[in-house]
Amino acid sequence: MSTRIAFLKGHGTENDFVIVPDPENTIDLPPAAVAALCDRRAGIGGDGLLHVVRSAAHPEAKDMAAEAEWFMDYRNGDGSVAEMCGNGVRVFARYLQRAGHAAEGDLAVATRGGVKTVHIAKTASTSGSAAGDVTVGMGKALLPEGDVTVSVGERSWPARNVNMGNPHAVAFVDDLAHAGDLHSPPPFSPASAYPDGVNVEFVVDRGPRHVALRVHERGAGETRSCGTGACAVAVAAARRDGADPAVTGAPATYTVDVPGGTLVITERADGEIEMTGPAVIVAEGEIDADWLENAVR
Ligand SMILES: N[C@@H](CCC[C@H](N)C(=O)O)C(=O)O
Repeated sequence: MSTRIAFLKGHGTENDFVIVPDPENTIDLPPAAVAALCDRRAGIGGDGLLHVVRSAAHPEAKDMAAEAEWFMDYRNGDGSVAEMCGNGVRVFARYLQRAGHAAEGDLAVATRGGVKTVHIAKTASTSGSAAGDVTVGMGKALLPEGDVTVSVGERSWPARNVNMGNPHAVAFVDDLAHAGDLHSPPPFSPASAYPDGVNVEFVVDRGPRHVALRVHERGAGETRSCGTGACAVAVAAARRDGADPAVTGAPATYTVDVPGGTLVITERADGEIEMTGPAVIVAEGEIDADWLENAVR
């Protein structure tokens, strides 16, 4: 009888994740194992993987243990490591609530992008799977200087470089269909703008302070949502619209439609950004450890 590894599956606006609880950090998850688990045909399937580890048990998070008990060791679906995942951290909080490690209200979560404060809204459900809202304080955006151009086929657009802990290029377009097939990374220039690759958001207007996006996620392809991407888009839109909170002194709230739902983003005058949206656990089960070992060979 082979060993079993517990997992759950969850999503936030259809950005979906394999969740592997591993409080003491004993499960080896090399990139090939993550890619096998996130494979939609031969594995469980997901845009990324949330490895749930106690901060004190992870070398990258030890220093945050006093502030946040749990560390989101986030991996992209191709097995690469990313600094931050906005939807991931909301789903991570939902998992902690379901597992009894957290209650409704505020919770600190350690990430590679620093400690984030998450707020789990009160819902009627006690199972932890209800699609209630989870809000995360995403910190401040950085806006590196310099022109960036993103291309798809014959078309190209100027893009805003926004860093939400991870890198984004935000391009305002006339039609989301112009983004074409976003499975492969859209070419950008100059190459020096994103030495470690980039997440690319294509954005159209839907109304006042209301936009819609499609995204190519680094390490995952086109996804149905990207939380850091939605924040980057709200920040870029506020600068474009003359609504930069640092200039106006008033918060800017944008509704961001993604293919998998809607996120609401508020940037305050001090630059702090909050994102709210649903976070859902849909299933739990067991991974066959022999299968995983073979998949990695
Ligand atoms: N889906 C995420 C972003 C995940 C990381 C990204 N693909 C990267 O490599 O930076 C989100 O919700 O923010």
